[in-house]
Amino acid sequence: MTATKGLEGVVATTSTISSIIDSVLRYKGYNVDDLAKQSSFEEVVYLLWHDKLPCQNELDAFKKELAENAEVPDEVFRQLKAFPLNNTHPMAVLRTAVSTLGVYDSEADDMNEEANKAKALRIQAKLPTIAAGFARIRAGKEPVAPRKDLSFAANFLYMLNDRVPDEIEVRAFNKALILHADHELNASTFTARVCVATLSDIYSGITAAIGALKGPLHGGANEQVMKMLKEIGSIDHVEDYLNKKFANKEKVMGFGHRVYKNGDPRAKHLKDMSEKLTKKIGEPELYEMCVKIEEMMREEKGLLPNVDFYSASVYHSLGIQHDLFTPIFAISRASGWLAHILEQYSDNRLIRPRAEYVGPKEREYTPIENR
Ligand SMILES: CC(=O)SCCNC(=O)CCNC(=O)[C@H](O)C(C)(C)COP(=O)(O)OP(=O)(O)OC[C@H]1O[C@@H](n2cnc3c(N)ncnc32)[C@H](O)[C@@H]1OP(=O)(O)O
Ligand SMILES: O=C([O-])CC(=O)C(=O)O
Repeated sequence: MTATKGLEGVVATTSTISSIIDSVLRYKGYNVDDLAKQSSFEEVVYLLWHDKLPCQNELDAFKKELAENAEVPDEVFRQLKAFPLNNTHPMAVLRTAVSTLGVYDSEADDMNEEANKAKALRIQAKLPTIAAGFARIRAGKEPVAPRKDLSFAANFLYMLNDRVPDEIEVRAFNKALILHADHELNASTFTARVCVATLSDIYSGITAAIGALKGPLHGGANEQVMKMLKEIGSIDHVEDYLNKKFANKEKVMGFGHRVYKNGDPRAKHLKDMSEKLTKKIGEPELYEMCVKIEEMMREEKGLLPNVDFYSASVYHSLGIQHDLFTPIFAISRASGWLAHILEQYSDNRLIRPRAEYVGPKEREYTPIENR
């Protein structure tokens, strides 16, 4: 038995949800480029969960169901209000709140397929309400109740800012949600599948996945990108900053990918949005800095931006606080996690690989008085 560090190249399951072949990302066979340009996030979630794009009636009914399930039990917000508000990361809050949702769901342990599908919808619907609600609570404000007449993307921005967003903001946010929705067997999705393959409940699976997404090598990178851009401060400082990083052999967040070696197909959409939105808010230099970083990373390291690099300046331009970037990723990726969890349940086998033992060989036990 020989271990492969980080399981690189190991094929751990079959799946019908998304594919990455020759650097083309497809959800259920549809190119993500087409979905990003033409569809809504709700359509994409429907696709991931139902194997087909919805017709208008199906989409209307699905949107209605999501909107009707967006409110969260009072107990959840009561718990959030009791957290240390100034130094709790919103990803920790989201992770804990999903676990709490499970406590208040009387069907949490019902493993019937229909019950699990209904829970998937409830979780997807409630995540934005929790993330936006926490952002308001820590600012000393009351959460804004979700509206039934707004799209999923618009509703999140509305609950966050207590203002109905404009069309440009909604379109950009909707596209970002689509681009992050699923990505084959990434670390957090794998985590979710490992968890539920023990036949644990769906809330445990999503709680575990949020924990895995939080790390800076995965979803947490988008917040770190913004931190880096703030630290650099101006385009004139990019060169010095990166040269120091290279000299210290430090990683630059938002670059590199385990699967894409010739570029992440989602990055071009986010780059385009970043250019437009940074101009809209009067901060074009932020985009110019990103382009300069991209050029240097390509020349010096041969590394290209991943989905987290340009999404940072996109979310910043939408007025979103920087530590909410990864929770937003979680809200979108939950659609993929839930699709994978349902797929895992449908043909389950415990996931239990082996470890290559490299510790000490056989040793004689020494009684404590002789050590
Ligand atoms: C949604 C997502 O999860 S996308 C990824 C988000 N994460 C980031 O942006 C964090 C920065 N990037 C990284 O850490 C990595 O590229 C990962 C985690 C995404 C992929 O990791 P792996 O496939 O394990 O590659 P690994 O970390 O082994 O890197 C291979 C080599 O490239 C270098 N490298 C990889 N990414 C970077 C980077 N962002 N900056 C500088 N060097 C890098 C490594 O230092 C390593 O060099 P070495 O062989 O000289 O030691
Ligand atoms: O697939 C991965 O390794 C990381 C990920 O989640 C993504 O790129 O969306």
